[in-house]
Amino acid sequence: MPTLDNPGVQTVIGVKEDEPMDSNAVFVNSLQFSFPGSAPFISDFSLKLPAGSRCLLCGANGAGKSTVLQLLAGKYMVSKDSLRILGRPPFHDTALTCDGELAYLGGTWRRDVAFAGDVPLQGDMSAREMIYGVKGVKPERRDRLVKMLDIDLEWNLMRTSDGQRRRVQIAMGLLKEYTVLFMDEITVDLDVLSRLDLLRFFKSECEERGATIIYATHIFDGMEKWATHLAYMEEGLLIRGGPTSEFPELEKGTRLLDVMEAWLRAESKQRKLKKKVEPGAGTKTPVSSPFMPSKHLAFFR
Ligand SMILES: Nc1ncnc2c1ncn2[C@@H]1O[C@H](COP(=O)(O)OP(=O)(O)OP(=O)(O)O)[C@@H](O)[C@H]1O
Repeated sequence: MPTLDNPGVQTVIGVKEDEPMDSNAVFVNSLQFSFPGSAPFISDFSLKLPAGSRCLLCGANGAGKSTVLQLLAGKYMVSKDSLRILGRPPFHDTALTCDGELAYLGGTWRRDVAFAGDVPLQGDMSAREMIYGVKGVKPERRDRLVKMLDIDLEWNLMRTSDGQRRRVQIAMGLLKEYTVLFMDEITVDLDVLSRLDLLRFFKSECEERGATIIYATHIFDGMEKWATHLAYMEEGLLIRGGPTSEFPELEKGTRLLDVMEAWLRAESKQRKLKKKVEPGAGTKTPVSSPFMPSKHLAFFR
């Protein structure tokens, strides 16, 4: 059980040998990944999330959150056995993303061309053209998103602020009723009301439709009650994870920001210690710690 006093201890929940891979919305089993020409980065990464979960993916800059989200979203080829989304391998089963069952909202965002999921957002277009250009969308869902994100359909995307363009990007990514959604920090540009409304919307998607969401973020304000699960990464490894109810400090009412600060400070201290003992230690080597077993499993119930 992870605690503030003993921050390296992880939740280890075994998976039964005969457990079917498709019984969870997200099932990752000992996932390995290296960038071409680089040392192994994601290592022994295991996680399972039941339908309806809202999991916060956390960790320091460079911990591997975006890489993991991209792997889960089928952007890189990995073994079919190590990764199943809705029981299907996301890289090999292209229908999963094409049909919109699996949605990915990444951080890519430029003024000339940006991306909403996999749909390029051209600069010189109105928000109306972009949003109404997506086919197969329920009109009431589209209207709800436009209203919630306070989008002016006449906005020209060349002449909007970063936050306004971001809102259009988010709306585009959410137009189709996904079953599983992976989001890389998408709320940084949003004002407080837009961010809170969006988080409330995501919560209702999970509670009313059984959608499953993994959200990588550094913004923890107000997230204590939002998340059902936490996953904390260090240098490509998932070292803490589980339902939020299994983290006693959150149950006691400690703010998530304070919990994160404690974990990040402990990690930073370990890294500095390791550098002192082994001056040549690279950043991609997992930090060794008496609290951190070599096999990093965090199977979520
Ligand atoms: N295409 C790539 N080729 C080689 N290394 C990469 C590539 N993309 C990312 N990396 C490396 O992988 C590591 C993890 O990056 P990643 O973007 O997944 O981290 P992150 O946890 O999302 O960080 P942040 O919080 O800063 O967004 C970093 O050390 C990064 O330099």
